[in-house]
Amino acid sequence: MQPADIAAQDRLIVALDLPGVTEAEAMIARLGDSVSFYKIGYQLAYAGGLPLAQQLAKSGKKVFVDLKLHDIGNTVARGVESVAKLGATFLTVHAYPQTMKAAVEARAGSGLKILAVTVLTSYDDGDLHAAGYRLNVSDLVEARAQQAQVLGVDGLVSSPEEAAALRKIVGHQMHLVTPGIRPAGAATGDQKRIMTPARAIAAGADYLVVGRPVTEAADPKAAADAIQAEIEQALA
Ligand SMILES: O=C(O)c1cc(=O)[nH]c(=O)n1[C@@H]1O[C@H](COP(=O)(O)O)[C@@H](O)[C@H]1O
Repeated sequence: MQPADIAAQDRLIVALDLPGVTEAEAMIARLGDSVSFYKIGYQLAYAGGLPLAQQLAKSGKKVFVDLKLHDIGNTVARGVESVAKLGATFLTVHAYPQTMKAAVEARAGSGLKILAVTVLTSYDDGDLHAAGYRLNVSDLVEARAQQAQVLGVDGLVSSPEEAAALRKIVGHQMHLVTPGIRPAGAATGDQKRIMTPARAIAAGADYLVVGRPVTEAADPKAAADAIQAEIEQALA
């Protein structure tokens, strides 16, 4: 799918990083028609969130299952097959060649798309060096993007800071999904590589993943609407 084909409203993915299904359902009800794409990650998935993912997909919402898989190939493949049955649109794996290869093979024939997480948005060069890497963030993101493209991965997760460079490498063949989104004035929290929604879209991001700036806002629907308006303006 080319970026131009993505409905503007689907470009905002709200991360349901909430303690349980009750809280998630309340948030989904509050957000109503403002949000069409939800992400279910560690916190909610381990608290009964996977049946909710299936239910949301059946109800017509799009779902991103963010499990950031990374294990031996066989285990990754079997996990991907299970997630494919939920009706989700996206599933994350870490961008290691064995892991990406197993995930891509296992999703064949399903509607599930595999996203490779390049370098987490909470990492800077110092964090990478502390973890034993010699490359800096931008070089490792680009190297992993090239490997992901060769392996047939459907999309990349990176900071919007890398989006323009990644677009040059992968063209429009891969989805660029960017967390690390902070509307002007929003608290940074533990994110280190951040951009506003408008700048992320201008840099070439297809999808923006936003958690706390929406879910912890006094009025989550107003916060989501403001981000949607910023996205639409940036696309115009
Ligand atoms: O895979 C992700 O979605 C992800 C990758 C990454 O590099 N950084 C990152 O923040 N995320 C997720 O994106 C969401 C960002 O949440 P906020 O920082 O609250 O907006 C969280 O659910 C993270 O798990």
